[in-house]
Amino acid sequence: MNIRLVHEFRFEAAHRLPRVPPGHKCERLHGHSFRAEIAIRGPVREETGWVVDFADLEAAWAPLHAQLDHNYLNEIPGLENPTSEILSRWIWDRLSPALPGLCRVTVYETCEARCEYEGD
Ligand SMILES: Nc1nc2c(c(=O)[nH]1)N=C([C@H](O)[C@H](O)COP(=O)(O)OP(=O)(O)OP(=O)(O)O)CN2
Ligand SMILES: [Zn+2]
Repeated sequence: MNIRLVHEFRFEAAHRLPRVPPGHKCERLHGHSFRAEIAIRGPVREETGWVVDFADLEAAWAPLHAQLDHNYLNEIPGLENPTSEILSRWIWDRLSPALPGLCRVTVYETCEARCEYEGD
């Protein structure tokens, strides 16, 4: 039986988007309560009854939280232009070595808008 396991993480951060057209509101410094959903796909293990311990996802996320939370994203290497698209790939690149079966990273900047990255 294959299952998709999803864990949500939250962080508060400031950013600005330096490449938007002149006059765009997102050129100005502002902040979001970001949400990141991490999805893992894999078989449910006979011995444990789970795909992976949620605690393993939390452990993999912890160093990213330390980098992102209450920080200015534009100052983080790789996030000089911190759109949701670039942030989702940035998260993927850092989680995928530790999380076999990682199949989707979803970043919500707001309640209405999200970006889904599946690693291509
Ligand atoms: N494709 C993308 N478009 C936008 C991104 C992005 O990362 N990728 N980011 C932004 C801004 O960061 C902005 O803060 C979010 O904008 P918006 O969705 O307009 O959010 P608001 O809460 O300000 O929406 P209102 O409906 O205007 O209240 C913009 N676009
Ligand atoms: Zn924004």
